[in-house]
Amino acid sequence: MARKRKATYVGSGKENSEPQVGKDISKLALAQRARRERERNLKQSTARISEQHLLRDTRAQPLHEIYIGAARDEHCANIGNNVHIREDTQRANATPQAMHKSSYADKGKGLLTYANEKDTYLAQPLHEIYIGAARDEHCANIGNNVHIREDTQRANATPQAMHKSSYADKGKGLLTYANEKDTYLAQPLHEIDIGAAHDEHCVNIGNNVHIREGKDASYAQLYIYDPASALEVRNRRNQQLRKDVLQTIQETLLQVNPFVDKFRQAYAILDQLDIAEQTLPAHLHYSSSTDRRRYNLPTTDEIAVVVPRDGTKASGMRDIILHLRGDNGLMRINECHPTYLPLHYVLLFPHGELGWEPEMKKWDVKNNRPTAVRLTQMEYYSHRLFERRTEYSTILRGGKLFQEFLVDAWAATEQNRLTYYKLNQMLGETGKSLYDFPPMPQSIENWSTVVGNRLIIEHRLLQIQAQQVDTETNIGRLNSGQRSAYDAIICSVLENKGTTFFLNGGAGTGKTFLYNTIAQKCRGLGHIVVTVASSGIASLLLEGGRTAHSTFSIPLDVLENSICGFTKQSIQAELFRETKMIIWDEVPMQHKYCVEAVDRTLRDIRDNPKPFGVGTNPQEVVHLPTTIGRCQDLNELLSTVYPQLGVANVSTPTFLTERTILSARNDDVNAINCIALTIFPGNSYTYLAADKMSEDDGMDRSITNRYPNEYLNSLDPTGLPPFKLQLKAGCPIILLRNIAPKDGLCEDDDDLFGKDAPTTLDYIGDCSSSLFHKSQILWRWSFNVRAVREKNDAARKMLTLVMKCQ
Ligand SMILES: Nc1ncnc2c1ncn2[C@@H]1O[C@H](COP(=O)(O)OP(=O)(O)OP(=O)(O)O)[C@@H](O)[C@H]1O
Repeated sequence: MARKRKATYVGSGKENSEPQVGKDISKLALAQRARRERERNLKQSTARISEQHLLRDTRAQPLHEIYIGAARDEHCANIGNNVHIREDTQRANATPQAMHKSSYADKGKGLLTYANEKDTYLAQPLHEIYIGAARDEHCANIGNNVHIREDTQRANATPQAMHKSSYADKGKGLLTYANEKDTYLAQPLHEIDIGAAHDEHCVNIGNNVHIREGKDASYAQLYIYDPASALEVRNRRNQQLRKDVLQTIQETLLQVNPFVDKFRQAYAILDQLDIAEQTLPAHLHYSSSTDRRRYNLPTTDEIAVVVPRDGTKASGMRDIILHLRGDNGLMRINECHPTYLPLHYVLLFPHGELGWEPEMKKWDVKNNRPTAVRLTQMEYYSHRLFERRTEYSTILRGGKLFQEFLVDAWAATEQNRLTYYKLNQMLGETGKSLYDFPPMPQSIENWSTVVGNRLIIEHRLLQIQAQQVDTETNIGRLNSGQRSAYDAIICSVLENKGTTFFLNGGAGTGKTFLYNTIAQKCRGLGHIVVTVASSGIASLLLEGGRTAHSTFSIPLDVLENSICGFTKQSIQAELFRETKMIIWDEVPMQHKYCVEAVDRTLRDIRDNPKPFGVGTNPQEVVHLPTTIGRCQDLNELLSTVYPQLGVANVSTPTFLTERTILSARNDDVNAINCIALTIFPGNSYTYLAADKMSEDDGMDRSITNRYPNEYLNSLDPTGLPPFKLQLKAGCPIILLRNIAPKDGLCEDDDDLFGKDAPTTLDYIGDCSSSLFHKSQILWRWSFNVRAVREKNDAARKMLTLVMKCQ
């Protein structure tokens, strides 16, 4: 709360009884005194109109507070002295009604005639609004000046008075001003910044509180001027308007509009700070929890709160922030801000009645208390537009301004509705919806029926982007390997072949570049291309890329028979039915169950039993030979694939390399090789590996002795052949690794490949067409090659054999 010791009362009836404290507030006191003088004069000249039905209207206003911040604490302390609570008995008589009456009675033309013109003051916002920013360190420790009062006096001020004044006194209706461009009334009351980076609810009032040197005052600046000067400026800028009408409007607004007072007061306070070059945030604070029926807006001399912080942080409340200086451009105020309506349509809400905000609740008339049901924006505007005999509606008498109000109300409501759906959509991408947040209002409409499938719409946007990119240039940059892959894939896509490609290549060889080029090309042709990757980082490199788990809703605990987490009727299913191509980067990193789950789901939703549910060109279908049949056992399989394998002159290298038996598991390969070797002609030779622990110099033998050879022989490491290898002369082998490349492929051909030597093998043909599985051929060697070479002749021989075979 304000410190009593320094409180300065400048409100009516008390200003003379309390001492003025502190010379740095003298400007403010003088300004306030001058204003009260004007109010008193106006009161005497204005008819007193007290209409009880308007009392209800004005009392329904919520509390408005102003927070004015300062860059340093000492400034904040001074601001605190200027906070006042008083009974405002003077403002009550100054009403928009008086202004209207004056116009009617004295000018002979109705107010509404002004509405027929373009670019009128009435059709323009009272101020403009833009975005500012502030820092937390500003405004520290200012905040002990919160005041709330019951304002029972304002009720007498009515918009009718303003209307009547305009009609009666001015001979011309107020609305004729609408004819003019660039009128005073076309200027907003002030400029407001919206703190975009911080909080959409924060609205900063811009840097026009201070008048720049060499420039005419505008916006709020006119209200911090001396009224006579302000009137001159307005008249000069809007010479087509009648000065007496301008004066009536100005005087009335000065009396009844709470925002005028706030900006003038803010100006006075900021002026005292004498730190004009700094950005000083202050914000007009609105608390949605305040009971509107109990508290009114603070009146002329009140500044409810001097901000204890800069107000740029979201606090679930809606703020307006003042800046002393700033380079912010003009922007629109958020329509959800409760001050939007009174600041934009000043004459429709001359008392600064707050507009709609999301926390508004319906009123329980019977029990005279708010209900838990939210008041929608549409309901609020419907209520406002409804004609009531007991109320004087400034809105319905607004002429063209009324029309603008209607359009604005519709646009704001529609925009909010779209924002609501957008929020729901964003939640949908994370697998949630507004239904997961019960306090949020729930959607009653089916968004998909309104705008269509949002996933497909996203892809349409990607198509538009792709059409704007020079795809042909990228295609021209493809190297030969990329180009051949590109041609094959694009050909398959365009001809609806439904081929599954597996693109392999080393790191940085341009796979992602190729994917993006292909995606661009297809999207440019109007096709939907779904790009996914196994990892989030890889997905970022793909245009329009997402993770496979997110796109296909693959279960986290994927099992052998898992399916993806969307139904046949879902928007994902609709997207995949429309999809022309799926690019899945880093697919080997994914568990095979993931790929199988996607395959299974796509077959289901596309009603196509082909892999991934892709329709296949009939010519591309591989027809199995009709003679193919099931073998009863392995012997039958071998005799079918390798007839007469045991006949020496039949099992030639050509015969063996022309056929093969494929198997997925090494165990099966070993079993097939064992049986085939027994059938194969010739003597069988067994080679044992010389497994031994490393015995480097200096190594403790007690450690190596812990691993006997029997244990090493029982090991079956991946990528190494078994301990025991059986071969026959003439059987095919494949060379996998040369562990002595400087010795070449074979060091001792005669020794190794001589037909009669028990430790030699014939080298047969092509590695790629081997009867034997590669793991059978790459023999294991000693764990200590040096030791084997030097100390064990037999092992050395076998090791050499392996080396020669590689
Ligand atoms: N044909 C090309 N013309 C121009 N730049 C290319 C071409 N191919 C690849 N690049 C560039 O080379 C770099 C590596 O390519 P890219 O990222 O596509 O390789 P990658 O095979 O996907 O790599 P990784 O296996 O690490 O994912 C990128 O900067 C890419 O733009």
